[in-house]
Amino acid sequence: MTAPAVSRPAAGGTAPLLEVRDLNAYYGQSHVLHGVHLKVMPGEIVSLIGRNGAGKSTTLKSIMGVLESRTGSVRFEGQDLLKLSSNRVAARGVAWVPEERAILGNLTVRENLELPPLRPGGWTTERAYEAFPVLRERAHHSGAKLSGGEQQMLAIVRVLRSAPKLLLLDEPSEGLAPVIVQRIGEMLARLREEGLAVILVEQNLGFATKLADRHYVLVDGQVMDEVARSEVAQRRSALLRYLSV
Ligand SMILES: Nc1ncnc2c1ncn2[C@@H]1O[C@H](COP(=O)(O)OP(=O)(O)OP(=O)(O)O)[C@@H](O)[C@H]1O
Repeated sequence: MTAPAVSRPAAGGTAPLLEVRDLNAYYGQSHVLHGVHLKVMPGEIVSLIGRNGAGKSTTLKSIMGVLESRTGSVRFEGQDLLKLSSNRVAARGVAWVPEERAILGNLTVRENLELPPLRPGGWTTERAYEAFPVLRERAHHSGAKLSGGEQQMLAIVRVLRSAPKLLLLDEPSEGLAPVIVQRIGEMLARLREEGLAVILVEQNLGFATKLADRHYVLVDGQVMDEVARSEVAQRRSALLRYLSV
């Protein structure tokens, strides 16, 4: 089946915000994604789960355009992202928080927060401080001196300045204390209520299943399974098997 030129709502439904079809991605000669398909509806949190090396981060990089060697189709609000540079993808409303939490270690928390241009509807510094008061307390500390949890909070709220419609989060819970993971989860749930859609790459099944509306299981660069929130309880052992090494 060929992809339509512009995504249309299914009868009686809403059009996907993001629709990925037959996505293949390459690092040089190495073929890493093999026909990935997924979709994200507006205001939906979707998780990508799978073992190390399954291709989760590569899927986010391919959507964002930081990995350019790709074929297939990535449509965002009906527009093909594969032709756009990562800056243009960002300007259309996609924000990416990489696993390494791209904050600037030599700048203070406030400087980190104020560097990205504030777009209409984006998070002001004050709103960031209200969501995570610890960032106000650390306003004049350099990014490098923050704990892992504080860095993750900062990395997320600073991309919200651009008022994205879709947030790509790469393992936000990795290495963080449970209480911080919970705060981040609560913030993401609130953002969903405001209409933000999220693709959450996770190995922490507990965090992913608490938060996400649907789960895609990646195995060797392919989507092997899709599990809705309502199916998680009965399919938990299958999900755990997919993640076990
Ligand atoms: N820069 C790179 N150059 C070459 N191969 C890469 C590069 N980055 C990742 N890979 C390979 O691509 C495959 C998918 O990696 P990817 O990082 O997307 O996996 P992942 O599911 O996100 O797992 P992890 O949690 O370990 O990051 C792996 O085989 C990995 O070794």
